[in-house]
This record gives sequence, C-alpha cells and structure tokens, in this order.
Amino acid sequence: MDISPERSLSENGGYDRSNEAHADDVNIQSLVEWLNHALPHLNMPLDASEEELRAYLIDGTVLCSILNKFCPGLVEMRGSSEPGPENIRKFLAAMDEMALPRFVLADIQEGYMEPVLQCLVTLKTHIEFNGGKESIREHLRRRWNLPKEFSEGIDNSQVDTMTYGENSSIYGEVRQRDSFDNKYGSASAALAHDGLHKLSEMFQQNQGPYTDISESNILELMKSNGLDNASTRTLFSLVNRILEESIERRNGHVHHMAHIVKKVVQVIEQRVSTLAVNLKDQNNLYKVRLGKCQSRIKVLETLAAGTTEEIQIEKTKIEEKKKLEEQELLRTKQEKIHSDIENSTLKHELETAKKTHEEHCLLLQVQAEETEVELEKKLKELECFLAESKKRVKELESFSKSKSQRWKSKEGYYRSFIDYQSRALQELRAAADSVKHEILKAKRSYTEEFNFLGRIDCVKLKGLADAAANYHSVLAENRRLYNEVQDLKGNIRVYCRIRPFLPGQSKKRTAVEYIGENGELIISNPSKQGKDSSRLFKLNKVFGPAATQEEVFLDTQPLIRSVLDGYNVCIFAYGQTGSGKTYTMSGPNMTSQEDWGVNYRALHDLFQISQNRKSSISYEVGVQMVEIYNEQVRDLLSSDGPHRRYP
Ligand SMILES: Nc1ncnc2c1ncn2[C@@H]1O[C@H](COP(=O)(O)OP(=O)(O)OP(=O)(O)O)[C@@H](O)[C@H]1O
Repeated sequence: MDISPERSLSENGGYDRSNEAHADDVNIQSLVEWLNHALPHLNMPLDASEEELRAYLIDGTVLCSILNKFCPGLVEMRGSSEPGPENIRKFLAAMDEMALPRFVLADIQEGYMEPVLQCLVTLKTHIEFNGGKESIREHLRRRWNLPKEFSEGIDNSQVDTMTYGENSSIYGEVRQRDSFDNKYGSASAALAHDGLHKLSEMFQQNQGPYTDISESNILELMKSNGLDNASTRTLFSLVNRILEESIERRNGHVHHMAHIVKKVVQVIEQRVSTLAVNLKDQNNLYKVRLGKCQSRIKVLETLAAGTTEEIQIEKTKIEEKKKLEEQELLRTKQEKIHSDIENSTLKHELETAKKTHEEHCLLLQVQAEETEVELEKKLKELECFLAESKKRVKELESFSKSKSQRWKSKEGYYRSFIDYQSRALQELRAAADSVKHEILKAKRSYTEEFNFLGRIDCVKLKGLADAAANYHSVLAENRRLYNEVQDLKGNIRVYCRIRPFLPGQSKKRTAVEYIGENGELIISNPSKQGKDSSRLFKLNKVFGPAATQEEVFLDTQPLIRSVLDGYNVCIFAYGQTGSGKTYTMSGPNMTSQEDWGVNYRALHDLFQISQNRKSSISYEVGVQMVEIYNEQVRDLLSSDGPHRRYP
C-alpha cells in the first residue's frame, strides 16, 4: 500500500490549495523553536530558511520523532531500507489516523514547503490546543473507540500496525471504521473485551438469517465493555440482527433487546459527540485561521485601496501622457508628410539642378578643352616669343652695351666739348660783357659826343661806326657758335612720328612694340617668324602717337633758325601713303595756330626773327615748291603750267 501523492486532499482531510495559507504566513521561526524545544538534539538555527528546514525534514525522522515525542511509540522507525519516504509515509499515515490535515510526499520531495509547514503548524496547534502528548493518544483512542487502556499505555507492536492504514478521512467515519476493522482486526481483537470477541465470533459463526444470540450471551455482552469497542458497523449490524430476530421470533425478549438497542444507541451517540468535539476542535482551528486570514485580507485590502488610488493617479498621468504622445505623434506625422513633400520638391529641384549642372559642366568641359588647346597654342607661342624675347633681350643687352660704350665715349667727347663750349661761352659772355660794356661805353660816349656833335661830328660818327662793326662781329661770333652746336648735334637728323589709329581702325593691330626715349623703336612683323618677326630701329628721336605739332616742331626749330645765318637746311617727310606726312608738315587745319605743321611754324618763326632783326639785318625770302614723283621733279609754283619740269 502506498500513499497517493495527490496534491488536493480536500476530500480526505488534506489541503485544498485554493484555501491554503501562504507559506509566508507560517512563522518558520516559531516552528523551529517548537521543534528544537521538542527535540533538543536537533539544534536547528532559528533563522533557518524553508530549504534548510526541508533538509532537516526530508528523511522523515524528525517528523516521526516529533509524533513519538508527544505519543511515544506511535510511529515505528526501525528497519526501513529507505528511511526518507518510509518515515514520511508513516508520519502521513499517523496524521491521517488523527484526521489532521497533511501534505503529500511529493510536496516535501519537490520542495513545495507550504503544505508541509502548514501541516506542522496544525500539528503544533493541535498538540498545544489539546494539552500535550496525552491528547494524541486520547484523540486516537476516541477516534477509533479504543479502550481506555489505549490512552494509558499501549504495546508498540499494536500501534505499529495502525500506521499502515488506508487513506482515511476525518469525515468518512464508517468507511474508516471498516478500514480499521479490516486492517487492524487483530489489534481490535486484542484490545476488545472478551464479550465483544465472543460476539464477533458468534456473528462470524452464525452467517444465516437467524443468528442465535442467547440471553446469557447478550447479558454477558451487556456486562462487558464489548459494545464500546465494537465498530459502528458491527453495532448497526447487531441492531439489525436483533430487530430482525425480534420480528421473526416475536418472543418476549423485547425488553432485553430494547436494552441492547438503547446501549447501542448510547454508544453511537457517544461516538457522534466525540466526532462533534473533533469537529468543534477543527472548527475552532479554522476559525482562528479564518480570523487571521480576514485580518490579513483587511490589511491587503487597505494596501490595495492605497495602491488603487495611486494606480488611478498613475493611470490618469499615463493617459495624459498618452494623449500628449498621440498629439506629438500626429504632429510628427504631419511634419513627416510636410518634410516628405519638401524632400520630394528638393529632390526634384536637386535633380533639375544636377542636370543643369551636368550640362553646364559638359559645356565648361568643352570650353575648358578648347581653352586648354588655345592656351597650349598660346603657351607655345609665348614660349617661342619668350625665347625670341630672350634673344632680343640678349641682342638689346649687347646692343645697349655697345651703345652705352659708345655713349660713354660720346659722353666723354661731349663733356670735353661742353667744357670747351662752356669755356667758349664764358669767353663769349666775357666778350659780350665787354661788348656790352663797350656798347654802354660807346653809348655814353655817343651821348657825350652827341652833345658835342656839333663840335666834333666826324669823330663821333666814326666811333659809332666802329661800335656797330663790333656788334656785327659779335653777332657773327654768336651765330658761329650756335651753328657749331647744331653741327655737333648732327647735321642729318632722322625723326620718326607714329600716327595714332584713325577712327574705325583696330588698336590691336599695332606693329609698334616698343618706343625708347632715346630713339629706339621695335616694329613687329607677325607674318614673319623668328628673328625677322620684329626689328629694331635707332633714330634721333621717336614721337609717339600722342605727340603734338609743337613738340615735333621744337626739335627742328634750331636747325631751321640756322637758315637765317646762311646755312642750308632741308626737311623732308618720308613715309607710305596715309602715314601722316601732310599732317606733320602742313597740319590738318591752317586756321588754327595750334594745328600748324612744321612748314607754317618754321616760316612763322623765320619771319618773326627777320622782323626782329629788321633794324640790323634785312633778309630776302624766296619760296620754291617742287614735286618729285616717279623720279620726275615738277615745279609746283611754275607759271608755265603743270607740264613744266625742273630744271
Ligand atoms: N599725328 C596725327 N594725328 C592725327 N591725325 C593724323 C596724324 N597724322 C596723320 N593724320 C591723319 O591721317 C590721315 C592721312 O594723313 P596724311 O594725309 O597727312 O598722310 P600723307 O602721308 O600725306 O598721305 P599721302 O602720301 O597719300 O598724301 C589724315 O586724315 C590725317 O589727318
């Protein structure tokens, strides 16, 4: 026989999990204290955990020992091959016999300690409530209707057999009694009174419908305590048989039978009252538990109420948050849609810009390539030009070197000449001063002599004539020196005048590359390459495009003036057609003195000087005008007509 490991024992006095107290409700410390007190050798730590307590209880020894402590010899623990489960089974059987709630074997084996602890608490409460160890035996005795001797002391061998009863129920009295009768028949026989034993034998022998219960036997049964120890079933069957027999026999033993029935009823009443006491005990126990549970429920309700308010507040907050988040979500969604639209617009614009940019890039690339080719060309040209320029620079350098040497030599020559001239000038000045002095002197003397003219006219006139002669000689000397200077400057002078671009002409097409201050002129010739592409000219002076008519004239004026001293001067303009010969020599507009060319200016100057010198010198001026064309000279002023040739 084995104890069922079912967890739900509500029907047979075990725990119903729906109603069980939580393990936390069980004060382990008080249990440990109780166990230590009952079994001092245990010496369990007071702060033992559930698991530690389980370790103490798992082999069942402590459980059986605690029962034996309060009811010595109640559980036999000897000779077991598997002490753990066997001892626990014995303990559980004893709990069943006491009709106390218990746990199942699997609970303690699997570490589910709540029922175990609750079972121990119940046992503890039961023992304390019923007044210690004697009550267990008394309880057993009352429960099983054992004789009083049972509670006063019992043979261990007899109790041993009791622990192997079937699962019993505190409420299944009749079934338990039968079980008890069946399993512990020998124990009850040993314990029952002789009368009961005889009665039993009588019932076993007389199986027929007519059981012969003699009066002497009944009297004997009534005198003994046999009825007290008989099972309820036996009692009922006895009553049945008596009633059946009395009906059948209809004899005058009714009085005895009634007495027996009365006795049986008393026994049954006694048992019912015992059961009522047990139920009351249990009821009290459950009431205590119920009270505890209710107080805990109240505490929990209070806590739950507080928690509910907090939860409500939290819930409101969460709902508000949720609303805000939903609004935020909506706004974010709208923003997302807006940004999506913007994105697509921007994307479109970007693509358009990208296309435009790519086209522009392509165009630029083409242009860049063209420009690159052009630049390369130009670069090559520039390189060539640079090389040429370098060459020219070298040439110019060598030229300028030779020039500078020449100029240096000329400078030395001019310096010596200027020294000579300055000396001559000083002499001339001194001579002029002396002449002046002489003139003044002569003037004075002339004045004086004029005063005495009348007296000595001839002498004075002679002196005056001498002075005039001196004056002319000085003037002649002056002219000589002046013309010498002109000679030193060079008898043949070559000037170059560069005509500005006429309206409508491109200024880029100039061939003039360089105009030097000392008469250098570089003319380029793009049609030619290399050395011949440009040419250097050296002239007395180069007039640029901005040079005025006056500037051009001033350089030739001294030479022209030397005409008045008897020198021949020739000025001719040379150049291709349209280069500005007429402009330079005659001028564009004769009415404006500013525009006068060299001819007008020269004649004007000569006539002015001759006018100034009129008092002393009279000049005769003649003009000839000839044209040389195709090696033919033509007198333009000839009265003979256009065909006249000169000479
Ligand atoms: N220095 C200058 N400043 C402004 N214009 C000028 C200058 N030189 C020449 N010109 C202008 O250039 C044009 C040609 O000049 P001009 O008639 O003097 O050339 P040319 O050498 O006499 O020509 P051709 O041999 O055919 O007679 C004229 O219109 C003239 O006004």
